[in-house]
Amino acid sequence: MGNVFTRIGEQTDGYPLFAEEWEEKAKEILPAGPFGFLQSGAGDEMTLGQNREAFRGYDILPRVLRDVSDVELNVELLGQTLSMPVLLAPVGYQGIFHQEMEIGSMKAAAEAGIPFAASTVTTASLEEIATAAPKGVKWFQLYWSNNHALTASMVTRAERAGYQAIVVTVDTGLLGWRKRDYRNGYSPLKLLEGAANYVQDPVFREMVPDYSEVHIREAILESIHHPNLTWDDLLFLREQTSLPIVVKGILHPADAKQAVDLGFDAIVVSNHGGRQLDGAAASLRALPAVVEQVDGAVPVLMDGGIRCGADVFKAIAMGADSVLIGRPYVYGLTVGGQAGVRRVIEDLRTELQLTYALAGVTQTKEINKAYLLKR
Ligand SMILES: Cc1cc2nc3c(=O)[nH]c(=O)nc-3n(C[C@H](O)[C@H](O)[C@H](O)COP(=O)(O)O)c2cc1C
Ligand SMILES: CCCCCCC(=O)C(=O)O
Repeated sequence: MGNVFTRIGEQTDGYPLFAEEWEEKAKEILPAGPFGFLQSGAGDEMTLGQNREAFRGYDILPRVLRDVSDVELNVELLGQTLSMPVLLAPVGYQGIFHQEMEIGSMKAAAEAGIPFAASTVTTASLEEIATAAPKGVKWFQLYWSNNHALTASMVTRAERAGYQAIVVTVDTGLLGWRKRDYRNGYSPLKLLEGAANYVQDPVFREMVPDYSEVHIREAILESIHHPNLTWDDLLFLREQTSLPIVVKGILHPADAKQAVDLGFDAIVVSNHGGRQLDGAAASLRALPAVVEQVDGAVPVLMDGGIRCGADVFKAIAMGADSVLIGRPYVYGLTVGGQAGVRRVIEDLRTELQLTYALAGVTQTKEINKAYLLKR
Protein backbone atom coordinates (compact mmCIF):
# COMPACT_ATOMS: atom_id res chain seq x y z
CA MET A 1 0.00 0.00 0.00
CA GLY A 2 3.06 2.28 0.27
CA ASN A 3 2.67 3.93 -3.09
CA VAL A 4 -0.96 4.76 -2.30
CA PHE A 5 -0.13 6.67 0.85
CA THR A 6 2.79 8.56 -0.68
CA ARG A 7 0.45 10.14 -3.20
CA ILE A 8 -1.50 11.99 -0.49
CA GLY A 9 -0.93 15.71 -0.92
CA GLU A 10 0.65 15.31 -4.36
CA GLN A 11 -0.65 17.49 -7.12
CA THR A 12 -1.53 16.15 -10.54
CA ASP A 13 1.05 16.88 -13.22
CA GLY A 14 -1.49 17.86 -15.83
CA TYR A 15 -2.47 14.38 -16.92
CA PRO A 16 -6.21 13.72 -16.66
CA LEU A 17 -7.46 11.95 -13.54
CA PHE A 18 -11.04 11.00 -14.34
CA ALA A 19 -12.02 8.67 -17.19
CA GLU A 20 -14.17 11.48 -18.64
CA GLU A 21 -11.17 13.85 -18.67
CA TRP A 22 -9.08 11.37 -20.68
CA GLU A 23 -11.94 11.14 -23.14
CA GLU A 24 -12.27 14.94 -23.39
CA LYS A 25 -8.54 15.35 -23.94
CA ALA A 26 -8.58 12.68 -26.66
CA LYS A 27 -11.44 14.54 -28.32
CA GLU A 28 -9.35 17.73 -28.43
CA ILE A 29 -6.50 15.82 -30.09
CA LEU A 30 -8.24 13.61 -32.65
CA PRO A 31 -10.13 14.59 -35.79
CA ALA A 32 -13.89 13.88 -35.64
CA GLY A 33 -13.62 10.65 -37.68
CA PRO A 34 -11.16 8.68 -35.52
CA PHE A 35 -12.61 10.09 -32.29
CA GLY A 36 -16.14 9.10 -33.31
CA PHE A 37 -14.95 5.63 -34.24
CA LEU A 38 -13.35 5.23 -30.81
CA GLN A 39 -16.02 6.70 -28.60
CA SER A 40 -19.23 5.67 -30.30
CA GLY A 41 -21.43 2.61 -30.12
CA ALA A 42 -23.84 0.98 -32.53
CA GLY A 43 -27.35 2.20 -33.31
CA ASP A 44 -28.83 4.53 -30.71
CA GLU A 45 -26.01 3.61 -28.32
CA MET A 46 -28.42 2.03 -25.82
CA THR A 47 -26.03 -0.81 -25.03
CA LEU A 48 -23.09 1.57 -24.80
CA GLY A 49 -25.02 3.55 -22.17
CA GLN A 50 -26.29 0.44 -20.37
CA ASN A 51 -22.75 -0.87 -19.97
CA ARG A 52 -22.08 2.09 -17.66
CA GLU A 53 -25.55 2.27 -16.15
CA ALA A 54 -25.34 -1.35 -14.97
CA PHE A 55 -22.50 -0.46 -12.59
CA ARG A 56 -24.70 2.22 -11.01
CA GLY A 57 -27.22 -0.50 -10.17
CA TYR A 58 -24.98 -1.87 -7.44
CA ASP A 59 -23.26 -0.38 -4.42
CA ILE A 60 -20.35 -1.88 -2.56
CA LEU A 61 -21.15 -3.07 0.94
CA PRO A 62 -17.80 -2.80 2.72
CA ARG A 63 -16.58 -4.78 5.71
CA VAL A 64 -14.56 -2.97 8.37
CA LEU A 65 -12.01 -3.69 11.07
CA ARG A 66 -10.14 -6.27 9.09
CA ASP A 67 -6.40 -6.06 8.71
CA VAL A 68 -6.01 -4.62 5.21
CA SER A 69 -2.42 -3.41 5.55
CA ASP A 70 -1.29 -5.97 2.96
CA VAL A 71 -3.50 -5.91 -0.13
CA GLU A 72 -2.55 -8.32 -2.93
CA LEU A 73 -4.00 -7.69 -6.38
CA ASN A 74 -2.18 -10.54 -8.18
CA VAL A 75 -4.26 -13.20 -9.89
CA GLU A 76 -3.49 -16.34 -11.88
CA LEU A 77 -5.10 -16.65 -15.29
CA LEU A 78 -4.50 -19.36 -17.90
CA GLY A 79 -1.12 -20.18 -16.42
CA GLN A 80 0.09 -16.58 -16.15
CA THR A 81 0.40 -14.31 -13.13
CA LEU A 82 -1.24 -10.92 -13.63
CA SER A 83 -0.27 -8.06 -11.32
CA MET A 84 -3.97 -7.20 -11.07
CA PRO A 85 -7.19 -8.67 -12.53
CA VAL A 86 -7.20 -6.31 -15.50
CA LEU A 87 -6.21 -6.83 -19.16
CA LEU A 88 -5.98 -4.47 -22.12
CA ALA A 89 -8.76 -5.46 -24.53
CA PRO A 90 -8.14 -5.92 -28.25
CA VAL A 91 -8.68 -2.58 -29.97
CA GLY A 92 -7.87 -2.38 -33.66
CA TYR A 93 -6.30 0.37 -35.75
CA GLN A 94 -4.34 2.03 -32.94
CA GLY A 95 -2.21 3.92 -35.46
CA ILE A 96 -5.15 6.26 -36.06
CA PHE A 97 -4.92 7.36 -32.41
CA HIS A 98 -1.17 7.73 -31.84
CA GLN A 99 2.02 7.10 -33.81
CA GLU A 100 3.23 4.62 -31.17
CA MET A 101 0.31 2.41 -32.20
CA GLU A 102 -0.12 -0.94 -30.43
CA ILE A 103 3.59 -0.91 -29.58
CA GLY A 104 2.94 1.83 -26.97
CA SER A 105 0.06 -0.13 -25.47
CA MET A 106 1.95 -3.43 -25.47
CA LYS A 107 4.97 -1.88 -23.73
CA ALA A 108 2.78 -0.21 -21.11
CA ALA A 109 0.97 -3.47 -20.39
CA ALA A 110 4.28 -5.35 -20.11
CA GLU A 111 5.66 -2.75 -17.67
CA ALA A 112 2.50 -3.07 -15.61
CA GLY A 113 2.53 -6.89 -15.59
CA ILE A 114 -0.85 -7.27 -17.27
CA PRO A 115 -1.70 -8.89 -20.64
CA PHE A 116 -2.18 -6.99 -23.86
CA ALA A 117 -4.60 -8.52 -26.36
CA ALA A 118 -3.50 -7.58 -29.88
CA SER A 119 -6.32 -7.35 -32.41
CA THR A 120 -6.20 -8.95 -35.86
CA VAL A 121 -6.62 -5.46 -37.32
CA THR A 122 -3.61 -3.81 -35.72
CA THR A 123 -1.55 -1.08 -37.36
CA ALA A 124 1.70 -2.75 -36.28
CA SER A 125 1.96 -6.42 -37.16
CA LEU A 126 1.60 -9.10 -34.49
CA GLU A 127 5.32 -9.87 -34.85
CA GLU A 128 6.33 -6.20 -34.38
CA ILE A 129 4.14 -5.97 -31.27
CA ALA A 130 5.63 -9.15 -29.80
CA THR A 131 9.20 -8.03 -30.48
CA ALA A 132 8.56 -4.69 -28.74
CA ALA A 133 7.97 -6.40 -25.39
CA PRO A 134 9.25 -9.97 -25.53
CA LYS A 135 8.64 -10.54 -21.81
CA GLY A 136 5.12 -9.10 -21.78
CA VAL A 137 2.10 -11.36 -21.59
CA LYS A 138 0.35 -11.14 -24.96
CA TRP A 139 -2.79 -12.63 -26.39
CA PHE A 140 -3.71 -12.63 -30.06
CA GLN A 141 -7.33 -11.76 -30.90
CA LEU A 142 -8.47 -13.52 -34.01
CA TYR A 143 -10.99 -12.21 -36.47
CA TRP A 144 -12.17 -15.27 -38.28
CA SER A 145 -11.35 -15.36 -41.96
CA ASN A 146 -13.61 -17.00 -44.50
CA ASN A 147 -10.44 -18.57 -45.78
CA HIS A 148 -9.51 -21.29 -43.27
CA ALA A 149 -5.91 -21.34 -44.45
CA LEU A 150 -5.58 -17.64 -43.58
CA THR A 151 -7.07 -18.21 -40.13
CA ALA A 152 -4.66 -21.09 -39.54
CA SER A 153 -1.71 -19.07 -40.79
CA MET A 154 -2.41 -16.17 -38.41
CA VAL A 155 -2.73 -18.53 -35.47
CA THR A 156 0.55 -20.22 -36.34
CA ARG A 157 2.28 -16.85 -36.65
CA ALA A 158 0.92 -15.78 -33.25
CA GLU A 159 2.15 -19.00 -31.69
CA ARG A 160 5.62 -18.57 -33.24
CA ALA A 161 5.80 -14.94 -32.11
CA GLY A 162 5.26 -15.97 -28.49
CA TYR A 163 1.59 -15.14 -27.87
CA GLN A 164 0.23 -17.12 -24.95
CA ALA A 165 -3.47 -17.32 -25.87
CA ILE A 166 -5.80 -16.92 -28.84
CA VAL A 167 -8.93 -14.83 -28.33
CA VAL A 168 -11.58 -15.58 -30.92
CA THR A 169 -14.18 -12.84 -31.17
CA VAL A 170 -17.63 -14.20 -31.97
CA ASP A 171 -19.89 -11.13 -31.91
CA THR A 172 -18.73 -9.61 -35.19
CA GLY A 173 -20.07 -11.74 -38.02
CA LEU A 174 -21.04 -8.41 -39.52
CA LEU A 175 -20.11 -4.90 -38.51
CA GLY A 176 -22.67 -3.18 -36.25
CA TRP A 177 -24.68 -0.22 -37.52
CA ARG A 178 -22.30 2.55 -36.51
CA LYS A 179 -24.31 5.69 -37.14
CA ARG A 180 -21.65 8.13 -36.07
CA ASP A 181 -19.08 6.64 -38.42
CA TYR A 182 -21.67 6.84 -41.16
CA ARG A 183 -22.32 10.51 -40.40
CA ASN A 184 -18.60 11.27 -40.37
CA GLY A 185 -18.09 9.29 -43.55
CA TYR A 186 -15.26 7.57 -41.74
CA SER A 187 -14.23 4.01 -41.06
CA PRO A 188 -10.72 2.66 -40.62
CA LEU A 189 -11.97 -0.54 -42.21
CA LYS A 190 -11.75 1.38 -45.49
CA LEU A 191 -8.14 2.40 -44.79
CA LEU A 192 -4.99 0.32 -44.53
CA GLU A 193 -4.35 1.13 -40.85
CA GLY A 194 -5.48 -2.35 -39.84
CA ALA A 195 -3.87 -4.24 -42.69
CA ALA A 196 -0.43 -5.16 -41.29
CA ASN A 197 -1.31 -8.71 -40.24
CA TYR A 198 -2.86 -9.38 -43.63
CA VAL A 199 -0.21 -7.91 -45.90
CA GLN A 200 2.53 -9.74 -44.01
CA ASP A 201 0.76 -13.07 -44.27
CA PRO A 202 1.95 -15.60 -46.89
CA VAL A 203 -1.57 -17.00 -47.42
CA PHE A 204 -3.05 -13.52 -47.88
CA ARG A 205 -0.34 -12.69 -50.40
CA GLU A 206 -1.51 -15.57 -52.54
CA MET A 207 -5.09 -14.35 -52.24
CA VAL A 208 -4.20 -10.87 -53.58
CA PRO A 209 -1.55 -11.43 -56.22
CA ASP A 210 -1.45 -7.87 -57.61
CA TYR A 211 -1.17 -6.35 -54.12
CA SER A 212 -2.91 -3.13 -55.07
CA GLU A 213 -4.38 -1.07 -52.21
CA VAL A 214 -7.87 -1.47 -53.56
CA HIS A 215 -7.64 -5.24 -53.75
CA ILE A 216 -6.01 -5.51 -50.33
CA ARG A 217 -8.88 -3.52 -48.80
CA GLU A 218 -11.51 -5.58 -50.61
CA ALA A 219 -9.89 -8.86 -49.59
CA ILE A 220 -9.70 -7.81 -45.93
CA LEU A 221 -13.34 -6.73 -45.85
CA GLU A 222 -14.42 -9.92 -47.54
CA SER A 223 -12.33 -11.98 -45.20
CA ILE A 224 -13.43 -10.26 -41.98
CA HIS A 225 -17.18 -10.47 -42.57
CA HIS A 226 -18.21 -13.98 -41.62
CA PRO A 227 -21.96 -14.17 -40.96
CA ASN A 228 -21.88 -17.89 -41.82
CA LEU A 229 -19.56 -18.78 -38.93
CA THR A 230 -20.78 -21.56 -36.59
CA TRP A 231 -19.49 -23.54 -33.63
CA ASP A 232 -18.36 -26.23 -36.11
CA ASP A 233 -15.87 -23.77 -37.60
CA LEU A 234 -14.51 -23.02 -34.16
CA LEU A 235 -13.69 -26.68 -33.76
CA PHE A 236 -11.31 -26.22 -36.69
CA LEU A 237 -9.55 -23.56 -34.62
CA ARG A 238 -9.28 -25.95 -31.66
CA GLU A 239 -7.34 -28.31 -33.93
CA GLN A 240 -4.93 -25.60 -35.08
CA THR A 241 -3.30 -24.74 -31.79
CA SER A 242 -2.41 -26.03 -28.37
CA LEU A 243 -2.62 -22.49 -26.97
CA PRO A 244 -5.57 -21.71 -24.71
CA ILE A 245 -8.50 -20.36 -26.71
CA VAL A 246 -10.62 -17.61 -25.19
CA VAL A 247 -14.09 -17.03 -26.68
CA LYS A 248 -14.93 -13.30 -26.59
CA GLY A 249 -18.40 -11.90 -27.11
CA ILE A 250 -20.66 -14.25 -25.15
CA LEU A 251 -23.77 -12.94 -23.38
CA HIS A 252 -26.15 -15.93 -23.32
CA PRO A 253 -25.54 -18.72 -20.78
CA ALA A 254 -26.42 -21.35 -23.42
CA ASP A 255 -23.53 -20.10 -25.58
CA ALA A 256 -21.25 -20.18 -22.56
CA LYS A 257 -22.23 -23.82 -22.04
CA GLN A 258 -21.48 -24.55 -25.70
CA ALA A 259 -18.02 -22.98 -25.40
CA VAL A 260 -17.21 -25.03 -22.31
CA ASP A 261 -18.62 -28.26 -23.78
CA LEU A 262 -16.48 -27.82 -26.90
CA GLY A 263 -13.33 -27.51 -24.83
CA PHE A 264 -12.57 -23.80 -25.02
CA ASP A 265 -10.48 -22.43 -22.20
CA ALA A 266 -12.07 -19.16 -21.12
CA ILE A 267 -14.99 -16.87 -21.91
CA VAL A 268 -15.24 -13.10 -22.18
CA VAL A 269 -18.72 -11.83 -21.40
CA SER A 270 -18.84 -8.87 -23.76
CA ASN A 271 -21.08 -6.91 -26.11
CA HIS A 272 -18.03 -5.46 -27.87
CA GLY A 273 -18.26 -2.21 -25.92
CA GLY A 274 -21.77 -1.57 -27.28
CA ARG A 275 -20.44 -1.43 -30.83
CA GLN A 276 -22.25 -4.39 -32.34
CA LEU A 277 -25.84 -5.33 -31.40
CA ASP A 278 -27.52 -2.23 -30.05
CA GLY A 279 -30.08 -3.23 -27.45
CA ALA A 280 -27.95 -6.17 -26.30
CA ALA A 281 -27.70 -6.68 -22.54
CA ALA A 282 -25.09 -4.80 -20.55
CA SER A 283 -22.13 -7.08 -19.91
CA LEU A 284 -22.41 -6.72 -16.14
CA ARG A 285 -26.07 -7.74 -16.23
CA ALA A 286 -25.34 -10.78 -18.42
CA LEU A 287 -22.41 -11.88 -16.29
CA PRO A 288 -24.08 -13.68 -13.33
CA ALA A 289 -26.05 -16.16 -15.46
CA VAL A 290 -22.93 -17.03 -17.44
CA VAL A 291 -20.92 -17.49 -14.24
CA GLU A 292 -23.65 -19.73 -12.84
CA GLN A 293 -23.76 -21.80 -16.01
CA VAL A 294 -19.98 -22.18 -16.27
CA ASP A 295 -19.76 -23.06 -12.59
CA GLY A 296 -15.99 -22.70 -12.36
CA ALA A 297 -15.20 -24.97 -15.35
CA VAL A 298 -13.21 -22.20 -17.07
CA PRO A 299 -12.33 -18.60 -16.19
CA VAL A 300 -15.01 -16.03 -16.99
CA LEU A 301 -13.81 -12.55 -17.93
CA MET A 302 -15.91 -9.53 -18.76
CA ASP A 303 -15.58 -6.17 -20.45
CA GLY A 304 -17.73 -3.16 -21.25
CA GLY A 305 -17.98 0.02 -19.23
CA ILE A 306 -15.18 -0.56 -16.73
CA ARG A 307 -13.90 2.90 -15.85
CA CYS A 308 -12.65 2.86 -12.25
CA GLY A 309 -11.56 0.67 -9.35
CA ALA A 310 -15.09 0.27 -8.02
CA ASP A 311 -16.23 -1.08 -11.41
CA VAL A 312 -13.51 -3.74 -11.37
CA PHE A 313 -14.49 -4.69 -7.83
CA LYS A 314 -18.19 -4.96 -8.73
CA ALA A 315 -17.48 -7.13 -11.79
CA ILE A 316 -15.37 -9.49 -9.68
CA ALA A 317 -18.07 -9.57 -7.01
CA MET A 318 -20.53 -10.61 -9.74
CA GLY A 319 -18.25 -13.52 -10.60
CA ALA A 320 -15.68 -12.30 -13.15
CA ASP A 321 -12.19 -13.70 -12.73
CA SER A 322 -10.68 -10.64 -14.44
CA VAL A 323 -11.86 -7.71 -16.54
CA LEU A 324 -10.69 -6.01 -19.72
CA ILE A 325 -10.65 -2.31 -20.45
CA GLY A 326 -10.95 -0.95 -23.99
CA ARG A 327 -11.57 2.75 -24.58
CA PRO A 328 -9.94 4.00 -21.33
CA TYR A 329 -6.44 2.88 -22.28
CA VAL A 330 -6.85 4.00 -25.88
CA TYR A 331 -7.72 7.49 -24.63
CA GLY A 332 -4.48 7.25 -22.64
CA LEU A 333 -2.60 6.20 -25.78
CA THR A 334 -4.10 9.09 -27.72
CA VAL A 335 -3.08 11.63 -25.07
CA GLY A 336 0.40 10.37 -24.20
CA GLY A 337 1.41 7.24 -26.12
CA GLN A 338 2.95 4.55 -23.91
CA ALA A 339 3.22 6.99 -20.99
CA GLY A 340 -0.48 7.79 -21.25
CA VAL A 341 -1.45 4.12 -21.21
CA ARG A 342 0.88 3.58 -18.27
CA ARG A 343 -0.83 6.38 -16.36
CA VAL A 344 -4.31 5.01 -17.02
CA ILE A 345 -3.22 1.57 -15.81
CA GLU A 346 -1.39 2.80 -12.73
CA ASP A 347 -4.20 5.13 -11.64
CA LEU A 348 -6.61 2.22 -11.98
CA ARG A 349 -4.27 0.07 -9.91
CA THR A 350 -4.06 2.70 -7.15
CA GLU A 351 -7.82 3.02 -7.07
CA LEU A 352 -8.34 -0.73 -7.09
CA GLN A 353 -5.89 -1.24 -4.24
CA LEU A 354 -7.74 1.34 -2.16
CA THR A 355 -11.09 -0.16 -3.13
CA TYR A 356 -10.00 -3.60 -1.90
CA ALA A 357 -8.65 -2.16 1.35
CA LEU A 358 -11.60 0.10 2.09
CA ALA A 359 -14.06 -2.66 1.23
CA GLY A 360 -12.23 -4.91 3.69
CA VAL A 361 -10.59 -7.46 1.39
CA THR A 362 -6.94 -8.29 0.90
CA GLN A 363 -7.14 -10.69 -2.06
CA THR A 364 -9.26 -11.04 -5.18
CA LYS A 365 -10.53 -14.48 -4.18
CA GLU A 366 -12.23 -12.99 -1.08
CA ILE A 367 -14.55 -10.85 -3.21
CA ASN A 368 -18.08 -12.16 -3.73
CA LYS A 369 -21.70 -11.07 -4.12
CA ALA A 370 -22.05 -10.41 -0.40
CA TYR A 371 -20.01 -7.24 -0.99
CA LEU A 372 -22.72 -5.80 -3.23
CA LEU A 373 -26.05 -4.21 -2.51
CA LYS A 374 -28.51 -3.92 -5.40
CA ARG A 375 -30.03 -0.46 -5.70
C1 LIG B 1 -12.10 1.52 -31.25
C2 LIG B 1 -12.37 0.12 -30.82
C3 LIG B 1 -11.88 -0.93 -31.58
C4 LIG B 1 -12.10 -2.24 -31.19
N1 LIG B 1 -11.53 -3.26 -31.89
C5 LIG B 1 -11.70 -4.53 -31.49
C6 LIG B 1 -11.06 -5.58 -32.16
O1 LIG B 1 -10.31 -5.37 -33.10
N2 LIG B 1 -11.31 -6.85 -31.73
C7 LIG B 1 -12.14 -7.13 -30.67
O2 LIG B 1 -12.35 -8.29 -30.32
N3 LIG B 1 -12.74 -6.12 -29.99
C8 LIG B 1 -12.54 -4.85 -30.37
N4 LIG B 1 -13.11 -3.84 -29.67
C9 LIG B 1 -13.92 -4.17 -28.46
C10 LIG B 1 -13.03 -4.23 -27.21
O3 LIG B 1 -12.18 -5.33 -27.24
C11 LIG B 1 -13.86 -4.32 -25.93
O4 LIG B 1 -14.74 -5.40 -26.02
C12 LIG B 1 -14.63 -3.06 -25.57
O5 LIG B 1 -13.92 -1.91 -25.95
C13 LIG B 1 -14.88 -3.02 -24.07
O6 LIG B 1 -15.66 -1.92 -23.71
P1 LIG B 1 -15.04 -0.55 -23.11
O7 LIG B 1 -14.46 0.18 -24.27
O8 LIG B 1 -16.24 0.09 -22.52
O9 LIG B 1 -14.00 -0.90 -22.08
C14 LIG B 1 -12.88 -2.52 -30.03
C15 LIG B 1 -13.37 -1.45 -29.26
C16 LIG B 1 -13.11 -0.15 -29.63
C17 LIG B 1 -13.63 0.96 -28.78
C1 LIG C 1 -16.59 -7.21 -38.99
C2 LIG C 1 -15.96 -6.71 -37.75
C3 LIG C 1 -14.83 -5.74 -37.92
C4 LIG C 1 -14.51 -5.05 -36.63
C5 LIG C 1 -13.37 -4.11 -36.72
C6 LIG C 1 -12.85 -3.52 -35.46
C7 LIG C 1 -13.69 -3.61 -34.27
O1 LIG C 1 -13.74 -4.60 -33.62
C8 LIG C 1 -14.51 -2.50 -33.86
O2 LIG C 1 -14.48 -1.45 -34.51
O3 LIG C 1 -15.23 -2.61 -32.85
